[in-house]
Amino acid sequence: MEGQELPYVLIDSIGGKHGVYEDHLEFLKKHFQLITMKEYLENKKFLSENIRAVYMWYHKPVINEGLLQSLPNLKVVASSGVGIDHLDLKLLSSYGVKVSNTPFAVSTDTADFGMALMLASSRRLVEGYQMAVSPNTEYSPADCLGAEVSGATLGIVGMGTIGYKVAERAKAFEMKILYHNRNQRNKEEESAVGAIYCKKIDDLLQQSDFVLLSVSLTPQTHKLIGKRELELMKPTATLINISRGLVVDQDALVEALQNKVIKAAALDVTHPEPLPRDHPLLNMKNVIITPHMASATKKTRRLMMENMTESIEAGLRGLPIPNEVLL
Ligand SMILES: O=CC(=O)O
Repeated sequence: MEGQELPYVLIDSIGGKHGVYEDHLEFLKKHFQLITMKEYLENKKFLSENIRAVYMWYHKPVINEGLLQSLPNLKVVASSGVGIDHLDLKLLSSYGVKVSNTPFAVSTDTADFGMALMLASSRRLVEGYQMAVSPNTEYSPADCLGAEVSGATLGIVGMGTIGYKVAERAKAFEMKILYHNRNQRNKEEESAVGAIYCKKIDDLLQQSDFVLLSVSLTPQTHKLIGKRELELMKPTATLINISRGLVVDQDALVEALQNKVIKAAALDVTHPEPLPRDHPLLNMKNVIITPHMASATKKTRRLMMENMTESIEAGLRGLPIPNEVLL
């Protein structure tokens, strides 16, 4: 956009735990006039007419009808990451606002992290670490016997871009790979990784040693894994969730873990995030929890930022928007 006034783009804030990263600012400021929510609220009269895009970094700023009404020239919302369950697409579309996300930027890291959770859980990495650093040195690997990942059966629920990358990695671990997709079977991808399609999720649940969730959260996948599904899993199986906490009925999961209906869980996502400090999932030896960090690498975050910039610029020029999320 050289030679022109840079477009006004709303962001939540800069720095801190939830703001736009400080080391992304130099790049962003070459493309946009960034306006924080605080600046917007202080100078609403002038800025509301001028803001043309929202750069939504990790779900912030929150976009509701009030905000949409106050931004009459808003054209694009670029959302970081792949999940768009925090956005009301119908509402945005009724205001003529287009939406983009960054699915390709996050897929490799998220798949790597799915493998990391599977390995850490099955090989009891956290327990082993705690043992190794504990004041009591009377420990032995015999107290940390795990289960093998290599050669085990992995069931991938939701073989989209991330699920497929998990399958590629699992192939290198010589795993037997099953997958279930609600709508779409992809025969080409399936044969490239040697995955077996399960039309019924029940078949996958019954056969897998590891069930990995990589579906988007939609009304159809809300609490997709509940009591019934957990009971179908093997008592030796582990549930790995790298999608959204609400894909699992969390109370049913707690019960299943307490009653040894399944062996373990490794969760990068929960509901809510973070969990209240007295939540039972935080005190179970057979549960690993991480703070929704599957795509958290410097390189990916930078790529996300660049992808979001491209989407906003294309949208403001009236060009096809890379990674546009269609209704
Ligand atoms: O959860 C992370 C994402 O949606 O990319």
